[in-house]
Amino acid sequence: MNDLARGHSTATLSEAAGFAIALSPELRPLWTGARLCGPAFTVQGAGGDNLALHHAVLQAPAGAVLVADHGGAPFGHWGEVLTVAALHRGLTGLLIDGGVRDAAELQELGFPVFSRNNSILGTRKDFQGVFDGPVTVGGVTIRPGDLVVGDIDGVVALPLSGVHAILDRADARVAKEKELITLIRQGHNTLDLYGLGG
Ligand SMILES: O=C([O-])CC(=O)C(=O)O
Ligand SMILES: [Mg+2]
Repeated sequence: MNDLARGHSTATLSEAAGFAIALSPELRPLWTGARLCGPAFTVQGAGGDNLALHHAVLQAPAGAVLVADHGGAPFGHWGEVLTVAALHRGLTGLLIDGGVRDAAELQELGFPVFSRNNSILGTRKDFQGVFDGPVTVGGVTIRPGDLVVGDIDGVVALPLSGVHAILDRADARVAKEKELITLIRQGHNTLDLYGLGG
């Protein structure tokens, strides 16, 4: 699998970063098993209006994850139609501070979407949107090209300049935890292993 985050979990990446890269835990996968991983194409939209997303699908490069700020608004800014359009353009997922709909269809299509809420309500189509600038999603500022990763635990955004160092530390962390788990299975306890004993 060509996973730009080397398959690491969001929890491992968050620990490996050593600084705050975790979005609010209120940003959740729309369907169980979704994994988001790709460079951000940023979208400043408006709450309750999804014209920006219709444009973004056409402007974003193949491979990109759309990262959209819609002010957290509980509307169905995205659904099956936009998902089919996004798949046709080779986009790899959506992260949106706002609502989406058609969860069952998106799961069937295998398109990963992480959102603040799941809402049936339809949207206006008036605001064209602003692209390729910093956006705030789940309380974190995300810039174009940042590596966005989402899984069952939540979402992290790795600043582009720090990606390699974070992934190398994540590799080391996973190797260390594998060793610890082997020792625990042999009967060692976590207080001793972590040096937490009195
Ligand atoms: O109203 C929209 O454009 C969003 C939507 O329902 C879809 O993508 O299926
Ligand atoms: Mg629809």
